[in-house]
Amino acid sequence: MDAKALWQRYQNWLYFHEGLGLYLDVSRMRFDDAFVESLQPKFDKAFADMAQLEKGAIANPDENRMVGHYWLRNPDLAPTPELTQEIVQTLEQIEAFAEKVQTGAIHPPRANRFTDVISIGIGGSALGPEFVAEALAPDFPPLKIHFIDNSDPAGIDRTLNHLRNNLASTLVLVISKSGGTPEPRNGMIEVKKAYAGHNLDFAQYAVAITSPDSNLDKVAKSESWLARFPMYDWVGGRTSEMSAVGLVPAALQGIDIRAMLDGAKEMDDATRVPDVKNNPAALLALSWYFSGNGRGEKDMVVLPYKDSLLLFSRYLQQLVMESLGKEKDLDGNIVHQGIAVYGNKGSTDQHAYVQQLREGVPNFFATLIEVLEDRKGPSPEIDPGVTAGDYLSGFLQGTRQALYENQRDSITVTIPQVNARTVGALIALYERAVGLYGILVNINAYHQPGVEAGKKAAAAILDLQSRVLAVLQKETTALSVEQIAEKAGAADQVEAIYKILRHLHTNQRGIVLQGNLGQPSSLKVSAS
Ligand SMILES: O=P(O)(O)OC[C@H]1O[C@](O)(CO)[C@@H](O)[C@@H]1O
Repeated sequence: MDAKALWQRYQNWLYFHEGLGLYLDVSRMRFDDAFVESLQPKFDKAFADMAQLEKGAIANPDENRMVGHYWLRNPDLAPTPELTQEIVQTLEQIEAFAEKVQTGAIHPPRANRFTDVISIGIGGSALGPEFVAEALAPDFPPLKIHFIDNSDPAGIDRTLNHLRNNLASTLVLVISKSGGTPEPRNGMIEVKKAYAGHNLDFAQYAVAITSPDSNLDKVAKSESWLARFPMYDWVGGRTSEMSAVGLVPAALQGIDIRAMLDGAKEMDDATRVPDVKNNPAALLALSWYFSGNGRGEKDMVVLPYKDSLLLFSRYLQQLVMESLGKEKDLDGNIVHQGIAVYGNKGSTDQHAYVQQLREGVPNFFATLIEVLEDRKGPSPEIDPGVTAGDYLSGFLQGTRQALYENQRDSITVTIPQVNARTVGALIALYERAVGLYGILVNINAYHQPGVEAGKKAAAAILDLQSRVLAVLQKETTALSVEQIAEKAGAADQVEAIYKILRHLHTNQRGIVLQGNLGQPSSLKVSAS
C-alpha cells in the first residue's frame, strides 16, 4: 500500500474516545473489509453474550459463577440491589480506611503513622496492584508499597531486610481471593514470624482481602486483624484490580481510585457499543483474531513507550493467557486456544529483541502504547530543538514503520498521559477485548483449570517429601535414592525423590548426600 492509501486507511480505521483522549489505531493490521464482514456474525453473538454477562448470566459455567467486574465501576449495573449496595459500601470503607491510615487515626501501636505497606499476594492478587503502583504511585507516597508475590525465601528476606528499621510502622495486606493459595499463605506466615521476632503483634498490622469465610478470613477474624475487606465470588483474580484487591493498596498509596474507576467506567460504556468499528475492544479482538487466524498463531508483543507502564505487559500476560489459554472450547472440543503475550518497554527493547521482530520469525504482532505527554513541565533540549521525548516518540514511529515495511503488523494505543483515569481505561479496554475474543473463539475465559494441575502436582511432591523423610528417620544406614524410593512406596518417583533430597541437602535440612553429585545413582543418603 502506498503512503497515500495508508494515510487513508489510518483515518478510516482510527478510533478516538474524546472523553478519555484515547486513540486506537489498527490500520497496520492488514485485514480487509471482507475479513471484517466475515466476522460479523461472531461479533453479533459476542455483543449479545456480553450483554447477558453484564446482566448477571452465569458466564463461567464450569464454576457456576457470574462475571461481574464491570459492576465494580458502575454498581448500578449489578443484577441485585444487594450487590449494588455491597459494592458501594466496600468502596466507602476502603476510602475511609485509607484516609484514617494516612492521617494517623489508625496507627501502629508503637508509631504515630504507618509509613510502609507490604502487599502479599500472587497472580491476580498481585499483578494489578504491582502494575498500578508502578504506573501511578506518587514519587513520595503517603505509604510506600513493597510486594511479596512468590514463595521464594530469598525474595521474602529481601523485602523484610529493606524494611527492617520500619517494620514497626509497616502495614501488611494479605490478598487472596480463595484464601488458600500456598504462596501468599507462606508469605503471610513468614512475615508473621518476622513481626513476632521484633516483638510486634502481627494482628495490629494486618489486613485481609479475601472471600468472606475463606480460611484467610477465618484467621483474620479469629485473630482480630486491623481490617478485613471482601473479595467477591463473581470477580475473577485477573479482573480484580477494581475490587478491594487493587483499590486498597492503591488508595493507601494516595492514588485516586475514584478516577481509576471513572476511567474504567467510561471505557466500559465505549466497549459496550455493538458496532465493531466504533468499539475499541472489538477492534482489538478483531485484530487479534485476524493476526492469529482465531487460533493464537501469533504472539502479542506489548511495548509501552513509557517507563511507568513497564508492568503492563506482565499484567496483560495473566489477563490474556490465563483467560484465553484453554485446551477445550465451550462444546468440549479440543482446541488448544490462547495468545502468548510478552513485552517490556520501548525504546529499551529496541536494543534487545526488536532485531528479531523486524527480521526474524514473523510469529507475532506488536502493540505499541504511546503516551503523548512526555513529562510534567518543560523538557531540556538534547540537540537544538530536540528533546528526549522527541527521540522516544521518533523511536515509536520508527519501530512501527520498520515493522510494517517488513510485513509485521502492529496496533497502536495512544493515551494523553499516564493518570488514574487512563490506567483505569486501559485495564477496562483489555478486560473487554479478552472477554469478546473469548466469545469469538468459543471458550470460557473465566476459569483456569490448567493451573490446578500444577498446584496438585506440587502438593503431591510435598507429600512425597514427608514420606521420604519418614523413611530416612527410621534408617540407621545410608541408602541409595532407589532404595529410598522403594521403601517410600514410590519406586516410580525416583527422580522426584532425588530432587527433593538434593534440595534438602543444599539447605542443610538434616539430609546428607555422599558420593558423586553428578551421578545420582551413586549417592548414599542418610539423615544427619
Ligand atoms: O487470589 P488467590 O485465590 O490467592 O489466587 C491467586 C491466583 O491464583 C490463580 O487462581 C491461579 O493461578 C489465579 O487465577 C489467581 O489470580
